[in-house]
Amino acid sequence: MYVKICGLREPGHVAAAVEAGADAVGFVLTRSPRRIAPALARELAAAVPPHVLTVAVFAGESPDEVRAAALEAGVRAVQLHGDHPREDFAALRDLGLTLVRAGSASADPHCGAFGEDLLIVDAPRPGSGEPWDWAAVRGRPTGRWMLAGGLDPANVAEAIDAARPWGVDVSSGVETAPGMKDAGLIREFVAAARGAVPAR
Ligand SMILES: O=C(O)c1ccccc1N[C@@H]1O[C@H](COP(=O)(O)O)[C@@H](O)[C@H]1O
Repeated sequence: MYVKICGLREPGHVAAAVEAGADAVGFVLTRSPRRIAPALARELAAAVPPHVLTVAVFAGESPDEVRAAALEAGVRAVQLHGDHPREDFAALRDLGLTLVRAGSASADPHCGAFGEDLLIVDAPRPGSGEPWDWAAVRGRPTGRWMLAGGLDPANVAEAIDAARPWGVDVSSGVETAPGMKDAGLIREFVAAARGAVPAR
Protein backbone atom coordinates (compact mmCIF):
# COMPACT_ATOMS: atom_id res chain seq x y z
CA MET A 1 0.00 0.00 0.00
CA TYR A 2 1.52 3.26 -1.23
CA VAL A 3 1.11 6.04 1.37
CA LYS A 4 1.33 9.79 0.76
CA ILE A 5 1.22 12.38 3.53
CA CYS A 6 0.21 15.78 2.18
CA GLY A 7 0.23 19.39 3.33
CA LEU A 8 3.49 19.30 5.28
CA ARG A 9 4.90 22.62 6.42
CA GLU A 10 7.47 21.83 9.12
CA PRO A 11 10.73 19.86 9.11
CA GLY A 12 9.69 17.78 12.13
CA HIS A 13 6.54 16.59 10.40
CA VAL A 14 8.41 15.78 7.20
CA ALA A 15 10.85 13.73 9.29
CA ALA A 16 7.96 11.99 11.05
CA ALA A 17 6.41 11.01 7.71
CA VAL A 18 9.71 9.72 6.34
CA GLU A 19 10.54 7.81 9.53
CA ALA A 20 7.03 6.32 9.61
CA GLY A 21 7.65 4.90 6.14
CA ALA A 22 5.62 7.18 3.89
CA ASP A 23 6.27 6.73 0.16
CA ALA A 24 5.51 10.33 -0.75
CA VAL A 25 5.22 13.70 0.99
CA GLY A 26 3.24 16.64 -0.35
CA PHE A 27 3.76 20.39 -0.19
CA VAL A 28 0.75 22.55 -1.04
CA LEU A 29 1.66 25.45 -3.32
CA THR A 30 -1.90 26.56 -3.97
CA ARG A 31 -4.67 28.29 -2.03
CA SER A 32 -5.13 26.36 1.22
CA PRO A 33 -4.54 26.67 4.97
CA ARG A 34 -1.53 24.44 4.22
CA ARG A 35 -0.04 26.64 1.53
CA ILE A 36 3.68 27.25 1.73
CA ALA A 37 6.07 29.20 -0.48
CA PRO A 38 8.10 27.30 -3.08
CA ALA A 39 11.27 28.36 -1.26
CA LEU A 40 10.13 26.66 1.96
CA ALA A 41 9.08 23.59 -0.04
CA ARG A 42 12.63 23.47 -1.42
CA GLU A 43 14.09 23.51 2.11
CA LEU A 44 11.72 20.77 3.25
CA ALA A 45 12.25 18.66 0.12
CA ALA A 46 16.02 18.86 0.50
CA ALA A 47 15.78 16.84 3.71
CA VAL A 48 13.75 14.04 2.11
CA PRO A 49 15.69 10.90 1.11
CA PRO A 50 15.53 9.89 -2.57
CA HIS A 51 13.32 6.86 -2.00
CA VAL A 52 10.49 9.17 -0.85
CA LEU A 53 8.71 11.15 -3.59
CA THR A 54 8.40 14.89 -3.01
CA VAL A 55 5.20 16.30 -4.52
CA ALA A 56 4.10 19.90 -5.14
CA VAL A 57 0.31 20.26 -5.08
CA PHE A 58 -1.54 22.69 -7.37
CA ALA A 59 -5.20 23.44 -8.10
CA GLY A 60 -6.06 25.28 -11.28
CA GLU A 61 -2.75 27.00 -11.99
CA SER A 62 -1.54 27.20 -15.59
CA PRO A 63 1.20 24.87 -16.81
CA ASP A 64 3.61 27.82 -16.85
CA GLU A 65 2.81 28.66 -13.22
CA VAL A 66 3.14 25.00 -12.22
CA ARG A 67 6.46 24.72 -14.05
CA ALA A 68 7.94 27.81 -12.39
CA ALA A 69 6.84 26.89 -8.87
CA ALA A 70 7.85 23.23 -9.20
CA LEU A 71 11.32 24.16 -10.41
CA GLU A 72 11.72 26.66 -7.60
CA ALA A 73 10.56 24.07 -5.06
CA GLY A 74 12.90 21.38 -6.39
CA VAL A 75 10.31 18.63 -6.07
CA ARG A 76 10.20 15.34 -8.01
CA ALA A 77 6.48 15.35 -8.75
CA VAL A 78 3.59 17.72 -9.43
CA GLN A 79 -0.02 17.00 -8.47
CA LEU A 80 -2.70 18.82 -10.46
CA HIS A 81 -6.24 19.21 -9.12
CA GLY A 82 -8.93 20.65 -11.37
CA ASP A 83 -10.13 19.98 -14.88
CA HIS A 84 -6.81 20.10 -16.68
CA PRO A 85 -6.88 18.98 -20.31
CA ARG A 86 -4.42 16.42 -21.63
CA GLU A 87 -2.43 19.25 -23.17
CA ASP A 88 -1.51 20.56 -19.69
CA PHE A 89 0.06 17.24 -18.73
CA ALA A 90 1.83 17.06 -22.10
CA ALA A 91 3.15 20.58 -21.57
CA LEU A 92 4.79 19.52 -18.30
CA ARG A 93 6.21 16.19 -19.46
CA ASP A 94 9.58 17.66 -20.44
CA LEU A 95 10.21 18.60 -16.79
CA GLY A 96 11.04 14.95 -16.16
CA LEU A 97 8.87 14.94 -13.04
CA THR A 98 6.27 12.40 -11.97
CA LEU A 99 2.87 13.76 -13.03
CA VAL A 100 -0.08 13.20 -10.71
CA ARG A 101 -3.65 13.85 -11.82
CA ALA A 102 -6.19 14.41 -9.03
CA GLY A 103 -9.92 14.45 -9.53
CA SER A 104 -13.23 13.45 -7.99
CA ALA A 105 -15.04 10.16 -8.53
CA SER A 106 -16.67 11.59 -11.66
CA ALA A 107 -13.33 12.19 -13.41
CA ASP A 108 -11.79 9.68 -15.84
CA PRO A 109 -10.83 6.76 -13.54
CA HIS A 110 -7.98 5.37 -15.64
CA CYS A 111 -4.48 6.23 -14.52
CA GLY A 112 -2.58 7.35 -17.60
CA ALA A 113 -5.63 8.56 -19.51
CA PHE A 114 -4.26 12.12 -19.47
CA GLY A 115 -0.61 11.11 -19.71
CA GLU A 116 -0.16 11.10 -15.94
CA ASP A 117 1.95 8.64 -13.95
CA LEU A 118 -0.25 8.49 -10.85
CA LEU A 119 -3.94 9.16 -10.23
CA ILE A 120 -5.69 10.41 -7.09
CA VAL A 121 -9.43 9.87 -6.67
CA ASP A 122 -10.49 12.48 -4.17
CA ALA A 123 -13.48 14.08 -2.46
CA PRO A 124 -15.27 16.89 -4.34
CA ARG A 125 -13.45 19.44 -2.15
CA PRO A 126 -9.74 18.51 -1.93
CA GLY A 127 -8.18 19.09 1.46
CA SER A 128 -11.55 19.46 3.19
CA GLY A 129 -11.23 16.35 5.34
CA GLU A 130 -14.74 15.31 4.36
CA PRO A 131 -15.29 11.54 3.98
CA TRP A 132 -17.27 10.39 0.95
CA ASP A 133 -18.66 7.15 -0.42
CA TRP A 134 -15.31 5.40 -1.04
CA ALA A 135 -17.03 2.13 -1.97
CA ALA A 136 -18.68 3.85 -4.95
CA VAL A 137 -15.40 3.73 -6.89
CA ARG A 138 -14.50 0.14 -6.07
CA GLY A 139 -13.48 -1.67 -9.25
CA ARG A 140 -13.59 1.46 -11.43
CA PRO A 141 -10.15 3.13 -11.28
CA THR A 142 -7.33 1.30 -13.01
CA GLY A 143 -3.57 1.45 -12.60
CA ARG A 144 -1.63 3.25 -9.92
CA TRP A 145 -4.36 5.18 -8.13
CA MET A 146 -4.60 6.62 -4.64
CA LEU A 147 -7.74 7.11 -2.63
CA ALA A 148 -8.04 10.46 -0.81
CA GLY A 149 -10.65 12.54 0.96
CA GLY A 150 -11.56 12.33 4.62
CA LEU A 151 -9.13 9.55 5.48
CA ASP A 152 -7.68 9.33 9.00
CA PRO A 153 -5.94 6.71 11.17
CA ALA A 154 -9.25 5.36 12.42
CA ASN A 155 -10.99 4.91 9.06
CA VAL A 156 -8.22 4.25 6.54
CA ALA A 157 -8.45 0.45 6.87
CA GLU A 158 -12.21 0.61 6.27
CA ALA A 159 -11.65 2.92 3.29
CA ILE A 160 -9.07 0.57 1.78
CA ASP A 161 -11.44 -2.34 2.22
CA ALA A 162 -14.24 -0.37 0.60
CA ALA A 163 -12.39 1.03 -2.43
CA ARG A 164 -9.39 -1.32 -2.89
CA PRO A 165 -6.95 1.39 -4.00
CA TRP A 166 -3.29 1.01 -4.91
CA GLY A 167 -2.44 3.74 -2.39
CA VAL A 168 -3.84 6.34 -0.01
CA ASP A 169 -3.27 10.08 0.43
CA VAL A 170 -4.12 12.13 3.52
CA SER A 171 -3.93 15.70 4.72
CA SER A 172 -6.64 16.77 7.21
CA GLY A 173 -6.81 13.40 8.94
CA VAL A 174 -3.31 13.74 10.39
CA GLU A 175 -3.92 17.23 11.81
CA THR A 176 -5.22 18.66 15.06
CA ALA A 177 -6.55 21.76 13.21
CA PRO A 178 -6.40 22.88 9.54
CA GLY A 179 -2.72 23.08 8.62
CA MET A 180 -1.50 21.78 12.01
CA LYS A 181 0.03 18.36 11.44
CA ASP A 182 0.59 15.92 14.31
CA ALA A 183 3.56 13.52 14.25
CA GLY A 184 1.69 10.89 16.25
CA LEU A 185 -1.26 10.92 13.85
CA ILE A 186 1.13 10.65 10.90
CA ARG A 187 2.72 7.54 12.43
CA GLU A 188 -0.70 6.06 13.25
CA PHE A 189 -1.95 6.69 9.73
CA VAL A 190 0.98 5.00 8.01
CA ALA A 191 0.76 2.02 10.36
CA ALA A 192 -3.00 1.70 9.91
CA ALA A 193 -2.75 1.93 6.11
CA ARG A 194 -0.02 -0.68 5.97
CA GLY A 195 -1.81 -2.96 8.41
CA ALA A 196 -4.99 -2.90 6.43
CA VAL A 197 -5.68 -6.24 4.77
CA PRO A 198 -8.78 -6.06 2.56
CA ALA A 199 -11.39 -8.71 3.26
CA ARG A 200 -11.82 -11.24 0.43
O1 LIG B 1 -4.35 19.66 1.38
C1 LIG B 1 -4.81 20.70 0.88
O2 LIG B 1 -5.01 21.71 1.55
C2 LIG B 1 -5.13 20.74 -0.58
C3 LIG B 1 -5.52 21.94 -1.15
C4 LIG B 1 -5.82 22.01 -2.49
C5 LIG B 1 -5.73 20.89 -3.29
C6 LIG B 1 -5.36 19.69 -2.73
C7 LIG B 1 -5.06 19.59 -1.39
N1 LIG B 1 -4.67 18.37 -0.81
C8 LIG B 1 -5.07 17.13 -1.33
O3 LIG B 1 -6.40 16.87 -0.87
C9 LIG B 1 -6.47 15.50 -0.49
C10 LIG B 1 -6.50 15.36 1.01
O4 LIG B 1 -7.73 15.67 1.48
P1 LIG B 1 -8.08 15.48 3.04
O5 LIG B 1 -7.75 16.77 3.69
O6 LIG B 1 -7.24 14.35 3.58
O7 LIG B 1 -9.53 15.18 3.02
C11 LIG B 1 -5.21 14.85 -0.98
O8 LIG B 1 -5.33 14.46 -2.33
C12 LIG B 1 -4.22 15.98 -0.84
O9 LIG B 1 -3.09 15.73 -1.63
